[in-house]
Amino acid sequence: MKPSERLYQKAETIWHASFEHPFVQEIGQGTLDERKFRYFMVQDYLYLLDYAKLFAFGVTKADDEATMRQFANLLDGTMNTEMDLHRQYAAKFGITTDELAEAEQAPTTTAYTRYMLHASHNGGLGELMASLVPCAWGYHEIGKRLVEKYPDAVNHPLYGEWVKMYAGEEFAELADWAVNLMDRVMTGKPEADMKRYEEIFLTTSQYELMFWEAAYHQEDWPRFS
Ligand SMILES: Cc1ncc(CO)c(N)n1
Repeated sequence: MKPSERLYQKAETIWHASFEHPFVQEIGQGTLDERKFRYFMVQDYLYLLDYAKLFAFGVTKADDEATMRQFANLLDGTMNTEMDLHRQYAAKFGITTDELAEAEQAPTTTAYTRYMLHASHNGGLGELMASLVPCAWGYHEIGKRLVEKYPDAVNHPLYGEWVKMYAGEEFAELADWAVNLMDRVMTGKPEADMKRYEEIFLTTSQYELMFWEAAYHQEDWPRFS
């Protein structure tokens, strides 16, 4: 069994819960409250800024040119293709560049990004891939499944572009790269290492689910003034 198959099996119930989450289902049905989506876009933009740093760690941790190149491609894909979608949505919602720059990470965004950065900064390439694959692979799975279940979702005036992005060819390629790289890095690693990767993969999968939940309820820090 490939490492990606083993990790997928472990996380399958969590991934299923993410797909079934009301935030995701309501995107598919086109009924999601716009305020929830707007919140999500801002938090996801902040999330992606940190996520992109994982790919930069990858460039420094890679020990061959082909892997360096792959990480550079993933970094470029995230900052210049995926985040363009967020910038376009921000413009659509009237969110200014200043507002984006000043936005503050909500509790789950902080917890998730600090966890990923810590696990990959302190680990090797295996830990790094275990941290980041549930994001890239998970979003592509969600996009693909949404299109299967709700073929009209791609035509929605507000959410259509989002669905097309994650179900689309370019993002599929990015997710494939990440999964193949993860398999290459993890294949042949001792069981003790695989157990550590499994724990990280499960944790970031759970944070993915929590990210939908946070957006659905527009989670915020306690405010006393
Ligand atoms: C929280 C989150 N996970 C994964 C992706 C896909 O890159 C994203 N944009 N946001």
